[in-house]
Amino acid sequence: MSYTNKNFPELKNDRLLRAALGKEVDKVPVWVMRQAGRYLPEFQEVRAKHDFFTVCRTPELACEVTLQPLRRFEHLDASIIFSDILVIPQALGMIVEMHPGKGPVFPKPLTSPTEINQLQEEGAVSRLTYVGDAITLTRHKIEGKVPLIGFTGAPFTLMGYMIEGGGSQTMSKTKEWIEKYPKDVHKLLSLLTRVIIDYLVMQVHSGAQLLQVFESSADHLTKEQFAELSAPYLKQIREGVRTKIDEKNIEQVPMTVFAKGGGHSLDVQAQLGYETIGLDWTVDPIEARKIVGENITLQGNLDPQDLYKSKEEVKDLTINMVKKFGKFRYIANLGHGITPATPIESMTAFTEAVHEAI
Ligand SMILES: Cc1c2[nH]c(c1CCC(=O)O)Cc1[nH]c(c(CCC(=O)O)c1C)Cc1[nH]c(c(CCC(=O)O)c1C)Cc1[nH]c(c(C)c1CCC(=O)O)C2
Repeated sequence: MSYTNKNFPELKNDRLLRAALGKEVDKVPVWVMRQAGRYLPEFQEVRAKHDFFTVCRTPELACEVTLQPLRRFEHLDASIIFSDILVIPQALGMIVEMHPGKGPVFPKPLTSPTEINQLQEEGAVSRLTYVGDAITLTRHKIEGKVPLIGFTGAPFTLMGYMIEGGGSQTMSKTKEWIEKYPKDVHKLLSLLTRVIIDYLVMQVHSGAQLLQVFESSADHLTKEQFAELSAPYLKQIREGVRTKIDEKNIEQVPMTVFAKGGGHSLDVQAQLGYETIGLDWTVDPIEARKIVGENITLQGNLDPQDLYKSKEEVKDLTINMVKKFGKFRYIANLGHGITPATPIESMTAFTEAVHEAI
């Protein structure tokens, strides 16, 4: 298989891209964060045979897992490339392991600001070529059925994992760095921003048709901290990607920012230049629309926990949500990733209800 052939099959379902760009749609587009994941037995089967990061690094496996939800759920309007936000710290030279039942673990997290100098920024994106290859292969195999989304973690979220050494309830070490070493924190956020921009441009060059930036740890930030530690870098990323895509003479793609727990800063998010803002389930759709105005698409935001309710309840809640958002500039999704014990029937009920709602 050649990863250089960018002559992709024609896109047949462009609802997602139309909604992201504020064009009219026949139905509300729907996809689900973590739609390729452990709630699917066919995903578990692949994972039983291969380590998590081996799946990420093997284009054929990443492609297979990306396509799995599309085979099962006929209503899905997008796919998202199978990978992880933590491939960036790996490309910078850090070790990241995925421990079953525990999540990501960094055996050697950053313990002092001097270690920032040991991160291997040079060549980092070239060590992520496998993600580009997975994207190119998937664009061919998907046969234009739906668009393919590329993604990255945002600088603050990645910095948190690199300092904490994994997921953290409190992010106390990161908060200590913010107080003790503010200059070094900004130096690290800037380094990550540069790598992220080139990484996203590489994804577009490889075939990604929309990009989502996950600021999953925004729930640890106050509005003031979001404005200082997250927003400026998110803005640099949006602007940097736009500029570099123009320089390369490739087609621009819409971008989504998803700041989980960032509902207090929707006004700030609306100024970052992203076409779409992802909302977690704590945000009221009508309030969000009032804050961001008419020129931005909203994405979200059913509580993933609602998928444990009966099929009828899932359907009612979904229809109710879609009606609140309306058909204009809206992409239906959950308010965070689907959880591993979610019944498959709920996913069917959710995606079906979105298309039937209005
Ligand atoms: C914070 C974060 C990570 N990874 C990601 C985020 C941002 C989104 C979010 O806030 O959830 C992003 C991510 N991770 C994964 C995707 C794949 C694409 C998709 O289907 O959405 C995406 C978009 C696969 C994955 N990434 C992970 C899994 C499950 C691990 C496994 O298969 O063993 C999958 C399918 C592991 C992972 N990776 C990460 C954590 C915290 C975990 C453990 C939590 C968990 O187990 O669900 C880091």
